Amino acid sequence: MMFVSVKYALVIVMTLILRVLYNFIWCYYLTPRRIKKLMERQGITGPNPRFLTGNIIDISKMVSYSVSDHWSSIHHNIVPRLLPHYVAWSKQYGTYPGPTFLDVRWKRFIVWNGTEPRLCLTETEMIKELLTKHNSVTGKSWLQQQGTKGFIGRGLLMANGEAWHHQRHLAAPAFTRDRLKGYAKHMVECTRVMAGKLRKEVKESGGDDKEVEIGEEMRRLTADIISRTEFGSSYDKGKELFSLLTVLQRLCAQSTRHLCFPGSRFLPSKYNREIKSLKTDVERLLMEIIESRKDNVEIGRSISYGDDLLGLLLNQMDRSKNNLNVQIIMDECKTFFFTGHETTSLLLTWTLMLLAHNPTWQEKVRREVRQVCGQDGIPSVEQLSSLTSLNKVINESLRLYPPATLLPRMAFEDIKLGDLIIPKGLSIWIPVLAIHHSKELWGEDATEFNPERFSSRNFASSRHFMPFAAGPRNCIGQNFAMMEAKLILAMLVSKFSFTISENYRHAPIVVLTIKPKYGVQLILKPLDS
Ligand code: HEM
Repeated sequence: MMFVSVKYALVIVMTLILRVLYNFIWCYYLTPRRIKKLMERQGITGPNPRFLTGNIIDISKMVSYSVSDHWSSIHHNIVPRLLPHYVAWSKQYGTYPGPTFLDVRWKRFIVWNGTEPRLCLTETEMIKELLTKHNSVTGKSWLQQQGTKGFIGRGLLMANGEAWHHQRHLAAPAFTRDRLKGYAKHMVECTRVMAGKLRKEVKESGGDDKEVEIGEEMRRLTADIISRTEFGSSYDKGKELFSLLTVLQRLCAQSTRHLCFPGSRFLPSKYNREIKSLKTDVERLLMEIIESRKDNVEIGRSISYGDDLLGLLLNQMDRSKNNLNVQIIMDECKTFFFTGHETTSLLLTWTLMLLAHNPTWQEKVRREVRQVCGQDGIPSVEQLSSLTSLNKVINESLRLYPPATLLPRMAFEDIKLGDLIIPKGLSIWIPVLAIHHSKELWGEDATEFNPERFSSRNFASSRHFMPFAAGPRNCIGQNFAMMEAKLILAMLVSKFSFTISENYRHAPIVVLTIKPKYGVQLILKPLDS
């Protein structure tokens, strides 16, 4: 009897081991191999992947070499510096001649992020089709979700399918025109405080101008704004949360290196332990905020959960008669911090650098702001659409330095895209930065600062310009970000003049987003002192 049950136990254990082994081989060998063969048959190849790490090591070596130093002058030809692998491999593998002599397939090649194959695609007509027509059968890959799991979890940015649809529907009311108007007062107030502080610092320095690292100032300002708009009534706790989230975000940016080996997320490594401990602290703080709002409603002290972003999400959840899924709300709060804070701060930092480097445009924008908004330079929401030069400058900044350099989409079904069959399981990577700098699309001056190119309305909305992605899954906070950027820049440009400090070293790098490696040092001079 005893012998029989041991035998059964052994059979069960063996079956389980075989099953795990089969899944492992299926996921990490058979599926990628099948995709590779299918793409090769369509004429698309790429650099040879290494076992388990794919091309990650090659990419990281090329990038570390190209960004190892700063440039001696300011220019914007940043693709060879930030995407050297794209430049090399699109030349080497991307110009496969199509079925006819004239039909040349440009810049398509496959790279391997560990065991995940990724098709690099730059043809904007096909990209548009992918992001609009195929939105429901594409989404974020498992590897991407794992990389950000400890940080933003199942929030909107990483959700797929029905869950994404539901969450997008819940979050949309937080970004209506009326809501945005409500956030504008926080944006103006925070900028006024920051401008006052900068003015005081210049005065205390004893001179009539002062060097400021504007990147740090913009980071603080946008963190302040998102804290107020997201957690308005719990602002102090919001601030504490942000410092923890910043560290968590930095750690998650290194996930490709730490999680490319199968099963590495289960290991008790220092990396995994740090993420777990920070995540626990962040969620404890968020939980305290949420619980206190729920208590206030339950005991009748408030009639709603509040009119900041968190309050709106809680109200929406309540109204949709869904069980209040607190984990989703927490993931959404973290998502809004991640997506809404750093991107905007970088947009502001690069735009101020560009304005400081191009005094003619700086003066043009200043004149326009004073003409439209008066001497104090504080625009009303209604006046923002009249700031056309400022709008062109912001667009040109988003074109040259798009905070999100890559757009990833994985196919969950086989898709017919243009002349290609995209097999289920293949990720498509859209190199936004390379598209924004393409001379074929933008002309010979593609790498130069020329806001006038956005004079024609069609150009601004052209399919070659995608800083906020496109289609139903575009950036939900696009209008929030543009309003914030215009308000802040209009206020700063009318209160200070900016020049580039001799200490500034032009060295863009990519750590999830495009950042200035050594910050942006500007000389600030208050204008009416
Ligand atoms: C200059 C500023 C910004 C830029 C350049 C930007 C860019 C983008 C891009 C490219 C995406 C698509 C990402 C992808 O699908 O992989 C995206 C998505 C998203 N953005 Fe933004 N964003 C900015 C500001 C904001 C702000 C201020 C918020 C919120 C307050 C926000 C919230 C989101 C969210 C929640 C998503 C996910 C949408 C979805 O998947 O349905 N973003 N953003």
